[in-house]
Amino acid sequence: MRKIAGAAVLTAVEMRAAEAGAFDRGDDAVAMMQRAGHACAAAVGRLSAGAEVLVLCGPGNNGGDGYVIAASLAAAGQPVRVAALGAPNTDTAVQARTGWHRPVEALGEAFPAPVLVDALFGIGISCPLDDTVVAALSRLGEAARLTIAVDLPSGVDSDSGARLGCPAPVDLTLALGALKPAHLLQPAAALCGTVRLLDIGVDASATAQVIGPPTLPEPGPQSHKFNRGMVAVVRGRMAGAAELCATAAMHAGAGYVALLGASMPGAPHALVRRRLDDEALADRRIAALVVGPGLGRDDDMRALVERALASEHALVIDGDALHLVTPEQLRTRGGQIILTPHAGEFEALFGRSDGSKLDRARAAANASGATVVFKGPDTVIAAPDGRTRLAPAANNWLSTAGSGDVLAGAIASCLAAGLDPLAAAAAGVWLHGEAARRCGAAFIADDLARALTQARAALT
Ligand SMILES: NC(=O)C1=CN([C@@H]2O[C@H](COP(=O)(O)OP(=O)(O)OC[C@H]3O[C@@H](n4cnc5c(N)ncnc54)[C@H](OP(=O)(O)O)[C@@H]3O)[C@@H](O)[C@H]2O)[C@@H](O)CC1
Ligand SMILES: [K+]
Repeated sequence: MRKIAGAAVLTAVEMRAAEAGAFDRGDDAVAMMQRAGHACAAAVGRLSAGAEVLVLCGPGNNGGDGYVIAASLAAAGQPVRVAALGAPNTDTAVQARTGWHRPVEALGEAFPAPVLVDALFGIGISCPLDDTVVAALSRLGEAARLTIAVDLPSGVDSDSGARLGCPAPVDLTLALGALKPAHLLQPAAALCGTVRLLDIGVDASATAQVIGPPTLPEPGPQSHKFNRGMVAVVRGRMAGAAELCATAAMHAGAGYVALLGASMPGAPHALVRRRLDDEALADRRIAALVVGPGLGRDDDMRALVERALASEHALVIDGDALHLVTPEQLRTRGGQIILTPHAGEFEALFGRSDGSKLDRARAAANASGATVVFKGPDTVIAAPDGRTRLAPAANNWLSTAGSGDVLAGAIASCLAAGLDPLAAAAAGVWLHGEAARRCGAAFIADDLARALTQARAALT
């Protein structure tokens, strides 16, 4: 059982292809299900500390895992019962059922136990849960003191994270072989509780990965303020947003940060205020230029965004500037561009769609040629070449004014340090999440920007 940082994230189709690859190399489905079930049983056995376990088994292979778990726990002397929703209907699950030699209760009549294992549905759920299943799951879940889902909480769509019916939240989800998008995308992610990954012998490489602690360049004897990475932030109509962004860039490790368009000195004193003119914009030392935080959306600001696009700098485009550009314009411009839209900004730039957040981020990166950080409680980062990173659950107190400005600054700092756009975006998201974790609760964006120093220090 391991933590999920850096783990591959596979869609249902990719997961089945990975399983098929293992079978082509001589593995077989029964052996794989035994490994999955025994790995789950070991975790359930440790966490239940001898308390009675009720395993709920569905008709497919998720249910097959459940029968293996129950048989394994029984063989270890643990009190365990099984309740099922119908008979198994795959060869592998039928085989697994033969290993369980005790009675099987009907799901609707099952008596609760202190530990509930949900092996009703995994990646194969194809339609919303029936109301009677929802009622049984919530009745048994509420009576248990520990609830554990096998692969996924039953009733979530593996690829999109959408609810299928009214699934119940669990305390722990044991992801089998690889993470699935639903472990990271809302609303499903919030139902998963803690997510841990179990190895089942599948080679789960993928273009999508969970963000983990980044590797960032450390200053050395040759370092000076400019080669550490210079960030410039364009100040717009609301000065505070650009100041927060610039402050965040400094605390995330940039060697030199300039606020373009500000003349009044003030704290932080390390922040350089410069006029916003052609000379300042053309400064070849700028390694990342941020435009958008607190910008405004009038014609003057549109012209300013066009001047930023006309520069040769690597760009982070955030906030209002996302309303003043088009995907075609970005694609034509080329160069390194990172976009950091929240849901509203994303829709303004790329339009509405019923697709999953993962698919929408990938399509947006493809359309714009930029790296897209589709931020929110389930941030997805997509590069134009298809590589994708998903953020693990972060501190919900991040839903505060200025949080996005801080994120743009953190990402710009990592971009200026020389990381490629995907790595810079992922590193910025990680630093932002780690700073929020360290802040605890009820923090404001100013605290968050300062806490980036401790988040950055945690990596050294
Ligand atoms: N290959 C392997 O050996 C390995 C597989 N592994 C495990 O297998 C899981 C995937 O198994 P799976 O593909 O059988 O799908 P699963 O999630 O059990 O559900 C499908 C069944 O549910 C039914 N059904 C669907 N929706 C329904 C609804 N709303 N209400 C009622 N019924 C509904 C559906 O019926 P159908 O749609 O076909 O009519 C079908 O019978 C995966 O998550 C992992 O746990 C791992 O152990 C690794 C090794
Ligand atoms: K399940």
